Amino acid sequence: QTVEFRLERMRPGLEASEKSVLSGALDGQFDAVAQATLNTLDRDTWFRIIPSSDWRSDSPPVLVVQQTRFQRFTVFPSGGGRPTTLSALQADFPGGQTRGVLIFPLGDGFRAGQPLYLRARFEGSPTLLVPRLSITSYDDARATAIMHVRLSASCFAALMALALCAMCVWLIVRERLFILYAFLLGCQGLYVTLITYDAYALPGLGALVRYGVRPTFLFAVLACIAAVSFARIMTNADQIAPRIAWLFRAQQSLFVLLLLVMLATPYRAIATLSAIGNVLIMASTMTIVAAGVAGWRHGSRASAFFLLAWLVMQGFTFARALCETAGLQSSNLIVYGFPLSMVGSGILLALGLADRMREMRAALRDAQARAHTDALTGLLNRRCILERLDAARTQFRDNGEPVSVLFVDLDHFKAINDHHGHLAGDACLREASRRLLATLRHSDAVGRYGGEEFLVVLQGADRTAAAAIAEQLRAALASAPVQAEGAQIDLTCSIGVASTGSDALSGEDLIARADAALYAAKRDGRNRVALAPDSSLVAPDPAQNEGAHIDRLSHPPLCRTPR
Ligand SMILES: Nc1nc2c(ncn2[C@@H]2O[C@H](COP(=O)(O)OP(=O)(O)OP(=O)(O)O)[C@@H](O)[C@H]2O)c(=O)[nH]1
Repeated sequence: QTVEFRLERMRPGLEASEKSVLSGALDGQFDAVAQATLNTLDRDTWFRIIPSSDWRSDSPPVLVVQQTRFQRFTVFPSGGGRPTTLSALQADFPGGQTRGVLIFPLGDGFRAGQPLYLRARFEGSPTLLVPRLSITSYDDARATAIMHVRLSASCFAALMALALCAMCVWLIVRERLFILYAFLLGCQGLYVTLITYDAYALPGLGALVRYGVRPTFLFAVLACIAAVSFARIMTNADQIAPRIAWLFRAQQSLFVLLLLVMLATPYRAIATLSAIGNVLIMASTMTIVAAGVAGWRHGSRASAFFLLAWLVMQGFTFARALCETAGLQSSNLIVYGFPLSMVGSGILLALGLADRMREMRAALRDAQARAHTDALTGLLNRRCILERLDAARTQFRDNGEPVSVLFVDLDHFKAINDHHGHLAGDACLREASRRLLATLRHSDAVGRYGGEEFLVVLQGADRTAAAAIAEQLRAALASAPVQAEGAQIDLTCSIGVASTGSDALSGEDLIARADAALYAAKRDGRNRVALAPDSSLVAPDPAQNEGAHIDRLSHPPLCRTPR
């Protein structure tokens, strides 16, 4: 059973003794007031509560007070029953109850119109948040209290679990965002249980009661500092929106300043600082939303997740801060929606974090690919093709699989550059690479060795097979003119071939032999393939191989002179 009642409040500024109020002598000094419009309370406020119907339930009636903040309440039941005093922050709070829902027994019952009195006193600074009162049965009040504890405990547990997971990930990957996330959710978890007062029932946290409201503000401001840093990194504000990043830095400094002032300020001034903190939270919310939108418009999906998460949570934070600043009473939805929204946004943030990791991994893959390839042609770069040659040489050593190296050099490339320009030269290099790749098998490796020189590593190809492939490559390059910069450019190349014989040549020896063969091909008129002698028959000194030992494979017509 819940009973409607008329709420009256004693006019401010009256000094009244307990005896005179309870005797009813000052009843004329009370004015009716609506709960929803109750604003800032005085340091010592008397209320007169007049039930509009008799109490009929078997369960005894109680007065329930929620959202109490720093007030100490004393309830004087009608008919002179024993008064009860409770404060959510009292050190000796009775066991088996939650500080979030204060329950005051009202004796065995009451009749309609029989008043009871409630006195609210502040121990610290006055508050803007006013208590919510209701008269109900003890059973219903217990049910409300259990719901309160369940909600706040599950929000705390969920936030702490997310924070713990992020911390574990951070221990492995050492990515700053994870530790910021863990810190943010840890602070939010503690803040949520502090505002619902259930933190004091947790092992080790009971002692915080001694510091009054300070720990609540401390964790709120720490969470704000973490949130602003997290937002800056997550939305990549430093790169995409330097002005927003600057605003984040300024807000971060202001939060740190607020924290320091708060720790050093006397208790009474904390309400003012809390109001300043609320204004700062609203400003940072707007900045965070602006950064999220900017990141999102830059195509970052992580920023979109982040924006969504923040809108959910900050929507409630904003509403709560607005209610407090305007002295409005927060509804049940705002009170309990707030911790729940923190959990929801924690999950969305985790998704955003995962997406951010995906973006970073893609960027890493891209960087790795760029580290392995030549930027102009997309072929393997020099370091990489030499590594492939090493790997092929190991295969040769281990299983005797032959390895051949083709040294490909474009003919008269300087003349192409001089006649058609550097851009046309680049286009020829790209087209030559494309033709090489198109002619080779997937298992063959081709890389850009230097300016207009390419190295092909053929694993499993002996001297004869390599010579045939080299001839195919030569023919492919010369097959059709290259269209570049509005000109048709005839392209030819010379190729030197060196293969492993029965003895194990080093990679450098193979390249040196292929280079020597290439030199011979150039000297013999270009646009041709020349083979280095069988390594088992000749000393691996290229100078000695010059001339007589080089096998001329074919003598196609001399290259067409580039236009
Ligand atoms: N366009 C362009 N030219 C390049 C690049 N790298 C090197 N070169 C040019 O390639 C030319 C190579 O010239 P040379 O070494 O004299 O060789 P060549 O003119 O091809 O003569 P032969 O090899 O004897 O047939 C030089 O003019 C370099 O400037 C590049 O990335 N792009």
